Parts: sequence; structure tokens; C-alpha cells
Amino acid sequence: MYKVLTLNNISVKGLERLPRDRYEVASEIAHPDVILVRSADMHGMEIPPTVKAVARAGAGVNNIPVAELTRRGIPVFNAPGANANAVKELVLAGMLLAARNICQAWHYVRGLEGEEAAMEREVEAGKKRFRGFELPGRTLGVIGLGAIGVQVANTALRLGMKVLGYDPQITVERAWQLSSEVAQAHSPDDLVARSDFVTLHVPLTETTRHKINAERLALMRPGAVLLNFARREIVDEEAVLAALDAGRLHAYVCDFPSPRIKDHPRVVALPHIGASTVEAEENCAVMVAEQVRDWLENGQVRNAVNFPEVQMPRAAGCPRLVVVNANIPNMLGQISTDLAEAGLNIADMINKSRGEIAVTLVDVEGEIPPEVIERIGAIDGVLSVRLIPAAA
Ligand SMILES: NC(=O)c1ccc[n+]([C@@H]2O[C@H](COP(=O)([O-])OP(=O)(O)OC[C@H]3O[C@@H](n4cnc5c(N)ncnc54)[C@H](O)[C@@H]3O)[C@@H](O)[C@H]2O)c1
Ligand SMILES: O=C(O)[C@H](O)COP(=O)(O)O
Repeated sequence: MYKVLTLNNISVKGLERLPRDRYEVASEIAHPDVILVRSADMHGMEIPPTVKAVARAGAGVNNIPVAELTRRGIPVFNAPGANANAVKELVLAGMLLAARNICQAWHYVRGLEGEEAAMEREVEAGKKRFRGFELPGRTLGVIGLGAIGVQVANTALRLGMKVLGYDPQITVERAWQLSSEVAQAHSPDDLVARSDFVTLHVPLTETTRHKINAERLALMRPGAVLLNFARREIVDEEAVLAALDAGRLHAYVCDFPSPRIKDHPRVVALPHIGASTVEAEENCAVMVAEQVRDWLENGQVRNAVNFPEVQMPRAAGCPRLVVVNANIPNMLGQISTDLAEAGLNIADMINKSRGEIAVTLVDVEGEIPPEVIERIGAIDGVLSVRLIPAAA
């Protein structure tokens, strides 16, 4: 029985992919094999030695100590693209909220008092304060052309906007998905200087922290709108407040409230609901549940942020060894020597690496005695060895 610890609410549709006869899932459970998480902060958490995988039912992994888990030979899975449409829709809503001053107008209406005729007069007199602007012909700058950025860029084009994109590490897959009408910005500075709306879709890393700072805000077009549905720390909030107060920035729309910004009249701060749709929650949970199962039951890796992709069909009637090892010379030689010395024949084998980590899958003809597994586990550089019984 595999034990799965959930640190956040995970969609039932995903949990249903973990059959109850083989998986016990609970929000409190001792000696978990897997941790399923959304935004709970795992930094500083003691991660038990039994853990074989951490799975993020979402995109961002900045709440997970990925480097430490990599050192321990534990894969961290996420759900690339599974919540991208949900975020894209909220970004579009955010552009309209800002362009038409909808939140301010709504707030104004809620403060109205008095009789119908008087209210009507006040509305007609007051509405000029909320005059906005339209999207066609305006330029949207998208920083980060991954799953979300590409969808936002392509949809903005369909609304009649001009679109600029910046992503020095865009993948071939995303480049194929991106409309050829999206123009390339040469740098973040170039992008912000030429955009009426700037939207951020990069992960939070040391390079992206405070990507939007006072210097960059000073380059933005007067009256521009900044949208941040990526992570709070990507923007220097003090600098944004100063730009808003100076009238340089028209609005800051984000998914990350903080005491400092939430009450500013030109800030629209939503409570991190970018991925909070039924569809996105299901997509993410289903994707990571299936990836976790494949790792535990077949040793295969799909969509890990720190492990190589590894897939090998199961050899009929063969148990499988799943070895996580340092990506150094002669690991395969030592593993196969230990098997050969025990008189075991290898039916199939694969070894894939990524950075400092390698995963080796070995399908072996016949039962593998525990002492052979122990010997392989003791090889210098081997981080873990698991035996998966032959598929039924
Ligand atoms: N508000 C929400 O609820 C919500 C939901 C999903 C994702 N997010 C956030 O959005 C981020 C992006 O999500 P995604 O699914 O598009 O991820 P993704 O991995 O598909 O795309 C991220 C893109 O950013 C690019 N990038 C990285 N560093 C960059 C840099 N310095 N400059 C320009 N581009 C850079 C990468 O090359 C990649 O193409 C996530 O990491 C997460 O923090 C927020
Ligand atoms: O990175 C993500 O996928 C989002 O920030 C969503 O976070 P959530 O799963 O806590 O809604």
C-alpha cells in the first residue's frame, strides 16, 4: 500500500486516479511515499525519508525545496499547462478591469446613497471619472512565453491587440504554438518601453525576483498597465506604488495581495485565484496523480522539474529495478556487474540523465535477491534503488 500525504486540497477527480486498494490518501499520514501539494510552503518542512516523490498539482514549484530533493534523489513533478487556460482567462479579465476602471466604478456605485432619481443624476455626473480605453490597437508585452504566456499572447492578437514577447529560453514546442504575429522584444527593457500592457508569466527564481523594478517601471509608457499573475516577488511592490502615485502607471493588477498594496485605489489584487477553476484543479490533479502512479508502479518519469524523462515498456514477466544515481561515469557498468555476478540476465535497460541526476531502469529475468539490491544500493553515487515486482 502506498501512502500519499496531501498538504492542500487536491481535486477528487485526481485522487480517484489512485486506486484505494493500492493507495491510502490523507492529509495526515505517517511515513508517506508521496507528497501531493499545491501552494503550501514546504521550505523548512521535514520531508520524511520514506518519500519517493513530491507532486505539485499546478505549475510553480518555488514553494518546494527542489534542490534539496534533487540531492536526495527525489523527483518533483508538476502539471505543465494544466491550469494555463484558467490563468489566461483571468489575465484577460484583468486587462479589461484595468482598461475600463471596473473595480473603481463598482466601488463608487456601492457607495451611492439616496433615491432612484437622485442616484441616476449622480451616476450620469460621476461616470466621467471612469472613462477607460479599448484594447484593439494597444500593445501587450508578454514576459515569459511558456504554457500561459503563449495562450495570453495568441488570445490578445485575436482581440485586435499588437503583441510583443520576450523569453530567451522559449522551448521549441512553445515556439511552434506561438502565433507568428507575435513580435520579438530584444530585452525586457525593450518590451516594457513599447507596451501599453505588460504581463508576467515567468517562474519565481533568483533571476526573475524584482524583474519589474523602479528602473524598468521608468521605461514604461505613461498610463501603462502592469499585470502579475506569476508570483508576488517578481515585482518590486514599493516601486510599483511609487509609479502608480506618480501617475506613470495606470494600474497594477495582480493575484498576490499584500498589506502594502491591497488598498491602493489603482491596484486590483485578487486572492491567488488564477488556477482556481473546476477545470484547472481537475486537470492538474489528474495529471500529477497519473505521473506519480507511473513513477511508483513503473519507475517512469514524466514532467518532473528535476529529473530526466524516462520511459521504457515493461518486459513481460520481469521485475524492474529503479535506480536513481549521480550522473557520473561507470554507474551502469557497476549495476550490470552486480546483476551479472548474481547470475541475473538483463531483459531491457535504459539510463537517462539530467544535470547531476540519472535514472536507470533495469528489467531483469528472474527474481532479484535482496542482497543484490543491497549491493547496488551501496554503490558510491547510487541515491536509491527500488524493486518493482513483475507486472501482472
Ligand atoms: N496565479 C496563478 O494561480 C498561477 C497559475 C499558474 C502559474 N502561475 C505562475 O506562472 C508561472 C508560469 O507558468 P507557466 O505554466 O506558463 O510556466 P512555464 O514553465 O510553461 O513557462 C514559464 C516560461 O518562462 C520563461 N522564463 C524563465 N525565466 C525567464 C526570464 N528571466 N525571462 C523571460 N522568460 C523566462 C521560460 O523559458 C518559460 O517559457 C509559474 O511558474 C507560476 O509561478 C501562477
Ligand atoms: O503555480 C501555480 O500553478 C499556481 O500558482 C496555482 O496555485 P494553486 O494550486 O495554489 O492554486
